[in-house]
Amino acid sequence: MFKILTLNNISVAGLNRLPRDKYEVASEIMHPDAILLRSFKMHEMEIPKTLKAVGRAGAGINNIPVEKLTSMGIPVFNTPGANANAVKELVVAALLIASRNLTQAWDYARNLEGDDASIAKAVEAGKKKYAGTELPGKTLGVIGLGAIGGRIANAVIGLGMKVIGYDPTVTIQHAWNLSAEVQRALSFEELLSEADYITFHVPLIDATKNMLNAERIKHMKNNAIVLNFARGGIVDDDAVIKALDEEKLYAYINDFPTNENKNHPRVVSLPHLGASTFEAEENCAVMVADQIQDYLENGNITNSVNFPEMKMPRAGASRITISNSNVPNMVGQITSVLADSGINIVDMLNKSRGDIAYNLVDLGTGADEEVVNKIKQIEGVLAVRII
Ligand SMILES: NC(=O)c1ccc[n+]([C@@H]2O[C@H](COP(=O)([O-])OP(=O)(O)OC[C@H]3O[C@@H](n4cnc5c(N)ncnc54)[C@H](O)[C@@H]3O)[C@@H](O)[C@H]2O)c1
Ligand SMILES: O=C(O)[C@H](O)COP(=O)(O)O
Repeated sequence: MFKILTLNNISVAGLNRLPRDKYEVASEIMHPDAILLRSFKMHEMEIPKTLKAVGRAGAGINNIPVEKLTSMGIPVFNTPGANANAVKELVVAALLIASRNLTQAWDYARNLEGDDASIAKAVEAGKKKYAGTELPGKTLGVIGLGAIGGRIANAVIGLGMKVIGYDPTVTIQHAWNLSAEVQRALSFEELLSEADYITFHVPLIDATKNMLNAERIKHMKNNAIVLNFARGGIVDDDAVIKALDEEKLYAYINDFPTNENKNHPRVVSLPHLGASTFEAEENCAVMVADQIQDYLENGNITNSVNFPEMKMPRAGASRITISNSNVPNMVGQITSVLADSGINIVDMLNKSRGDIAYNLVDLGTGADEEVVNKIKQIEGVLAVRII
């Protein structure tokens, strides 16, 4: 029986992928084999000794101690693209909210007093304050052209906008999916100087912390609009609020409220709603549950953020999986232990990613704990399983 600890609410559609005769799934469980989570902050958590895998139902992994888990031989999975449409739709909404002054206008309307005739009069007198601008012909700068940024770029071209994108590490697959109309910025500053709106779709990592700061705001057009649906911390909120107060920037729409930003008259802060649609929650949960199941039962790895992609059809009587440091002579030492134990290798796959290497080894016979313990004793071996 595999034990799965959930640290956030995970869509039932995903949890139902894990058959209950083989999986015990609960939000409080001792000795879990795997953890499923969304934005729960795992950094302060003690990692259970039994843990074999972590599955993030979503994209961002800044809440997970990936480096520590890697050093323990534990793969971390996420669900690339599974919530991208949900974020895209919210960003399109945010472009319109900002351009048409919708929150301010709504606030004006809901505070009107008097009978309906005087409200109608006040409506016509007041509406000029909320006149906005239209999207066609304006330029959206998209920072990060991955699953979300790429979809946004393509969608707003359909709305008549021009798009300039900045992503020095874009994958070939994501580049293929981009409309040919997306202009490539050679630097972040070039994008800032051309865009009427900018939107961030990068992970929160050292290189993206305070990526938009006071110095860079100077490169922006007057009255530009900033959208941040990636992570708090990517935009320096102090600098943006100062620029709003000085009427350098026009509006700031984000998914990460703070005491400083949430009540500002030119800011709309939403409660981290980007991925909160029924469809996205279900997509993420199904994807992550399938990946965790295939890893626990077969050792296969799909969509890991720290381990190599690995899939091998089952052959032989049993399979062992081994995570080890990516240093010379590991495969030689592992196969020697198997040979010394009289165990025949039927099939084997070894791949590495950065400092980690991972092996799937199908054996002609069953392997016992003694063999596993001998492999564990090899210097550099991080985790071994028989499945
Ligand atoms: N608001 C929400 O609810 C919500 C939902 C999903 C994702 N997110 C956030 O959005 C981020 C992006 O998600 P995604 O699914 O598009 O991920 P993704 O991995 O598909 O795309 C990220 C892109 O950012 C690029 N990038 C990385 N560093 C960069 C830099 N310094 N400058 C420019 N580009 C850079 C990468 O090359 C990649 O193409 C996630 O990491 C997460 O933090 C937020
Ligand atoms: O990175 C993500 O996928 C989003 O920020 C969604 O987070 P959530 O699953 O906590 O809504």
